[in-house]
Amino acid sequence: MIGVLKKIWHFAGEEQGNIRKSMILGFFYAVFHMFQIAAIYVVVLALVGGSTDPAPAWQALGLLLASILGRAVLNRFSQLQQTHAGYFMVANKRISIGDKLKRVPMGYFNDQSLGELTGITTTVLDEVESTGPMVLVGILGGLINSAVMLLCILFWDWRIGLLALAGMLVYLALLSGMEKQSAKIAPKRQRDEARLVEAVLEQLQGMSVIKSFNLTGKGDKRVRQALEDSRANNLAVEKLFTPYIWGQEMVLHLFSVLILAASVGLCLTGAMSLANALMAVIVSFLIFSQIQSAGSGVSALRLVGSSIDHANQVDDIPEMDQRGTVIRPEDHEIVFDHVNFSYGSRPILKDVSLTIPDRTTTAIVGPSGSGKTTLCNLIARFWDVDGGRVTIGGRDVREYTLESLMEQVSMVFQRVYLFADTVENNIKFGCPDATHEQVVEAAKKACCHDFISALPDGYNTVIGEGGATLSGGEKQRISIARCLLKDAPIVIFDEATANVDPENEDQLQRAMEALTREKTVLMIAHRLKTVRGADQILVLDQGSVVQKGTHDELIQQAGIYRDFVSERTESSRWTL
Ligand SMILES: Nc1ncnc2c1ncn2[C@@H]1O[C@H](COP(=O)(O)OP(=O)(O)OP(=O)(O)O)[C@@H](O)[C@H]1O
Repeated sequence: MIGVLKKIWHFAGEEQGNIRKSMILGFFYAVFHMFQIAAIYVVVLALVGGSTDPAPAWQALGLLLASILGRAVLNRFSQLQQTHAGYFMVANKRISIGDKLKRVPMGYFNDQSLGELTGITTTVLDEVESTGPMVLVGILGGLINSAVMLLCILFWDWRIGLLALAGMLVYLALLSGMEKQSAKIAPKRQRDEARLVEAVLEQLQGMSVIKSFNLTGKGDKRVRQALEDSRANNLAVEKLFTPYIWGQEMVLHLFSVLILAASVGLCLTGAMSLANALMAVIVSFLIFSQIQSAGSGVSALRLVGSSIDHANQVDDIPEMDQRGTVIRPEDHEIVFDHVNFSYGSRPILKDVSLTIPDRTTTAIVGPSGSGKTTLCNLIARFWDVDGGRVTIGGRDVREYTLESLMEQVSMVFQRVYLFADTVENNIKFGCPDATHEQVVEAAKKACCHDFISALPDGYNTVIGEGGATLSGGEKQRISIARCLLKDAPIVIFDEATANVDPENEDQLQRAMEALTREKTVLMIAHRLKTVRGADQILVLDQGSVVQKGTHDELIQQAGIYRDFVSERTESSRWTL
């Protein structure tokens, strides 16, 4: 139990101060709670002494009022500190996860890790936020306050004190048993909750496929199973805890009755004054309130502990080596020098050597799965090579800081991601200090100014999340405008394969020309027009460069390129 408490304390980080404050406030809360006992004591003493003086009644009233007011104020501030601590300790963790993910290779990100990360940043951390500080303050505060109360009672009457101590020890023994049981079940409950989030996320992401195959109602099998597991787990937790909670209640009631019986017995035998006996009877109902507050925290302790363990798993994701220096190369020639690369144990690029000269355009063509995207991603160091090296301007990409490397490279992906923000902010994404005029200029060059101006709020129109309110061609031109504004010397372009209507295609072509002018360009090309215009064409097959040259050179040779050209000519009837 101490280990888990330490874990929560450590997780609280900078918020430890607020938790400490909340505990101190909780201590004074317990002191004000004891004012009630003092008030009763004053009245009992007066009654037993047969006094008719109203002063004790006023004193008791004063003590009761102070107790009520003091507790109300302290409780409010203690809760505020806890809420503040819970919110910020989790917010700090969420920010640190975001920072960590920027240093993780792109290979980590797949549907499974997305579900896992969503689960961690939502439900798992929500649990820590709502219960972490409460559990810590409840348990530690409850134990400290019980110890103080017990000491006071021992000094007041050691016999009643010993009975209270025995009651607390039996209660703590039961609590420890429950805590051990909870340790067994908590990690499984945690995993099942995360699995539920993953299943729901997958369901939402795949909704269009589910609908198109008319599987609504059937496609949610995994969600139903996850819901069922979650239900079964929560029920198991309740079943497991119920006997312990019942046992704990019984123990406290039993010892309250024992204290009551002992004080009556001691009074009858003359070993205790009537006033003290009456007090002991009353105290027997209040004595265990603080230890109960500690106990209620213990049932959630392991769940919070395993939530923290789960969230901390993000720290173990391997990072890319970050010991780079800021490099701004003179030229931007890209060289692959005997590069080998695998996804896990599956080799993808095999001994690839090539040169993309400064300020030239290189087109990569090749069958699906041949490694074109992988090759491009190695330049931006989305992954590290397994063998050989990739250099920009003569320097290994691993020598660059991630920031200085990304300053050199702009990437236009086939699947453009736009944020749920204004069009202007989406264009300014890589260049937040750009003026409105610069944004408009970039948009004009990328042939998107006209359609942006026609949107309801022009450049201030908020794009639906993922760019859902724009067409594919529009989204791609906005991403080109984004890159134009960034003005990086290297442009990597994954040409859209989807059919683009002739007007759109023309505009895209012009936007691309504006983006790639005077740049070192590497383009995954699907259209013959683009390929033909390249200074160099690389043909990739099964992870190796099998042909290299200009269009006129390669068209003369039998091979993949000539097949590619004739396929494209036939299917699209484009003239070369
Ligand atoms: N993140 C990944 N993890 C594991 N394997 C991957 C990953 N990304 C791609 N692959 C595999 O690596 C191989 C090369 O993929 P890559 O995307 O580089 O090919 P490509 O030539 O760009 O294909 P396409 O033209 O279809 O986009 C494929 O077999 C693919 O399944």
